[in-house]
Amino acid sequence: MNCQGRGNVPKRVFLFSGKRKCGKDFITDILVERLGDKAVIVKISAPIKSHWAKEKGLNLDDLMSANEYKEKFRHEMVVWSEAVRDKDPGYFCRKAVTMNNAQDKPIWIVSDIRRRSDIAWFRQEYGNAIRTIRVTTDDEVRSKRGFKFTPGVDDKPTECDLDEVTDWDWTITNNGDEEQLENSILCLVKDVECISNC
Ligand SMILES: Nc1ncnc2c1ncn2[C@@H]1O[C@H](COP(=O)(O)OP(=O)(O)OP(=O)(O)O)[C@@H](O)[C@H]1O
Repeated sequence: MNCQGRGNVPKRVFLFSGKRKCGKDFITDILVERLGDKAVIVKISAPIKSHWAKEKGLNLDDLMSANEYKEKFRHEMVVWSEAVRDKDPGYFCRKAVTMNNAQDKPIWIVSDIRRRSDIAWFRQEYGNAIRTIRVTTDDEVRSKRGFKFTPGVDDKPTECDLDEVTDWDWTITNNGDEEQLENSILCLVKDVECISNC
């Protein structure tokens, strides 16, 4: 199978978004495993956290993982990254693509889209390859997964900018129903099979 685009342009770019603890990492980890070698996860937070880890002498793996450690620094990181984004909306998107060596793979899974400007940047760069996915999870379930409303984080644009967007290509409900999630993941796998076979 050859589904690499010309000049290392990706064939498909899945843009995942959703509120904190909705399960973006959980779902994108499953998807990348299903898709195998041809897919790569791109995290916009990676260049932000890498910069922050160096700056503060922190452990990058801990900062990237889904544990409480990252919550301690979230607010400060948000403030700094927003200032950078204001000057250059595509800055972290570009860095994230190169940092993850995404150019080598035809299918990209961006696991942490937070801003309309992130979506606009990917659309501008990769046009028809873009598909947007919103993960929705009930507040009660998110709380059980560790979500606690944090003023200054959860009421700011990094967490709310996409709340008003409705024209997602797919919406995935992730309240813990395994069969429902499996069906959603299958849709995305089939989409990739379809473009790969074209
Ligand atoms: N369908 C599911 N079944 C079981 N556990 C789940 C499911 N979805 C998510 N989780 C668990 O809930 C927690 C939060 O999920 P995850 O880290 O993927 O959320 P997130 O949206 O990436 O969060 P954040 O925005 O804070 O990075 C994790 O411990 C994850 O394993």
